[in-house]
Amino acid sequence: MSFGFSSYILSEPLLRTDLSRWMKLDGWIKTGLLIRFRVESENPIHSQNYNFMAYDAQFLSTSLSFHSLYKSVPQGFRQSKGLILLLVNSRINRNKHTGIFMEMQGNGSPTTSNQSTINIPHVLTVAGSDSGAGAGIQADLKACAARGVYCSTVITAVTAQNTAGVQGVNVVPEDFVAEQMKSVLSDMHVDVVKTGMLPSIGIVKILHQHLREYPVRALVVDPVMVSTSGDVLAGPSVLAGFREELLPMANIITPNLKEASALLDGVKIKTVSDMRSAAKLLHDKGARNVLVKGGDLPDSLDAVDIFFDGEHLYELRSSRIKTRNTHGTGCTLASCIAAELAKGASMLEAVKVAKCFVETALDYSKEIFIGNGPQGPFDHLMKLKSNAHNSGRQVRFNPSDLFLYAVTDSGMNRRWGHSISDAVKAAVQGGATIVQLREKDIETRDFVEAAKSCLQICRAHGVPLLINDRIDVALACDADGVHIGQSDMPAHTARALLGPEKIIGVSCKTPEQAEQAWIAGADYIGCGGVYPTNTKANNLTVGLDGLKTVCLASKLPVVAIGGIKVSNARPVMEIGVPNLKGVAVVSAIFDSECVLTETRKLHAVLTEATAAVK
Ligand SMILES: Cc1ncc(COP(=O)(O)OP(=O)(O)O)c(N)n1
Ligand SMILES: Cc1ncsc1CCOP(=O)(O)O
Repeated sequence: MSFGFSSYILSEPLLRTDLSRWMKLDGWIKTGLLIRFRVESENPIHSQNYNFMAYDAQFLSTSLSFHSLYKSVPQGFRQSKGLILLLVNSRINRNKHTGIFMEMQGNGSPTTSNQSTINIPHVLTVAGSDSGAGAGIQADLKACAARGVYCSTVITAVTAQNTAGVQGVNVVPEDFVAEQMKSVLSDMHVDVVKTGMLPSIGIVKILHQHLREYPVRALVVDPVMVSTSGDVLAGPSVLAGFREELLPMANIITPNLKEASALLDGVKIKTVSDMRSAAKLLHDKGARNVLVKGGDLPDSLDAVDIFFDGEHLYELRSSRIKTRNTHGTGCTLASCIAAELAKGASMLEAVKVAKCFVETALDYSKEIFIGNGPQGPFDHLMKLKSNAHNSGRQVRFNPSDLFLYAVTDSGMNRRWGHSISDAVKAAVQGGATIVQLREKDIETRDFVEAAKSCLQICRAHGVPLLINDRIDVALACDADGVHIGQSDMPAHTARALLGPEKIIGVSCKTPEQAEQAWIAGADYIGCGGVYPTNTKANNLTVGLDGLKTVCLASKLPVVAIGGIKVSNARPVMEIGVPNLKGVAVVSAIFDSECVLTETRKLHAVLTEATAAVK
């Protein structure tokens, strides 16, 4: 889908404009029109995706006026800056859309071009560099990348820093900070500016001037003064700069308890009730929204933050993650708020998403160990563990793992009174070389839990664990990969979501499907049913010949599936095509009281058959 965004001034003449003046409808656009309408105000809280309208073909064949759309926008916003996105369905293919790029000309009439452009949400961070990359500019870049937002940088200071603390600070000369700011702001469309370490009053003033010259939608101020290791990063003169120059411009300020206290002339903040008062006092000093972070609050089981928007006080609680890896949480939270605002979220939404993101990343990163000091960094992109060489899973897919592929079935496990993890354990002990959780009637939460415990079992045996169909579950439990069918998520999308390291298997019954799976980046294909099966309803049987045809055409290793058991596995292995690497079975091992014994028996047959073929 391609589409175009453009800013323009919302005005009645524009909205009255006949659509056919904007774009060439050319006969082929007949099935409908979707209009997504975004109203923006200086205060992002009032910005919202205002309307999503669908018009059908009759409208388009005559003239379409936007009068009704205009009427539905509240009076106060009719002169606001707006964005419009047009999605026009193709008559030929309902799923295909085209976009129109529009801009207002001086005379008030919009022009269009066929060129599709997408405005990328953009945060500029003005902060210090952390050589250990846990906090500062580096954390901001990672947080924005994780939230899908572009991030440009103005570096105010270079710190020599690691997990033990700050060893040195080199402040960037003020005129060079100004030069960086000008370079970015004069060239790029920045939605939101986020500030971190501002080491001198001069830099605060430079920022202030540039924001007046190049206004942005929102300013997020993280008033960094003392690092988490206790090192001072901004002196008392900067404090005055924060109070006088930045607070009145800030759409949100995110102090921790120490910073809130410093901004309020040393007032004591020791309880949630003190935090509430501090939030109100900081609001009185000019910040439009205040988030007082209670991470350092003594004796609290939860992480409690107080958010005040000038009207309502919100107590935002999340679970306190016990971890050494908290370096950079403040920078990350503020950047994540900035990123969400840049995407168009309201302030409260942005704060909630940011808190949730930090909590999830901290939880994910509990076991990572980088540096030897007391406070380590965490993994914003939540990818490091899956790439770690010591994670227990082999670095890349090994086709010989397909030798005895155990595919679970909840119905069979229920019938025999086996839990998923007990069944998987028995299969792995019996010689299964790869496991797939194929759980069709399980609640997502239970699926994730079961997958996590199966993963421990499989990792302990060096056996990969794949998830059938559910990319989300595979991601949630960091499984080794997925197996998907022809009507599931396309393999190339699964690859984009899972990254290059995960294993992806695709079910294929024809050479064409095998070719497509290879193009899409799959690692192996599952081909069947080789024999008739009761496990999968309405499954076409391709037979040994069909299997051979697909194997010969496939550039990927193949595993055979469907009705395979001890009594008929041998002819499958004997079709004599080198890329047939093994068999995948459900009932042969799981529809039995003793999964371990059945798996052992099948393993022995496969081993014999392979030896005979060689
Ligand atoms: C190894 C292997 N091969 C094929 C399949 C079938 O997958 P799919 O086509 O997605 O059908 P369902 O399993 O979802 O019914 C498989 N699961 N494993
Ligand atoms: C999931 C699947 N896909 C093709 S056949 C099949 C079922 C295999 O089960 P069984 O090994 O019990 O025949």
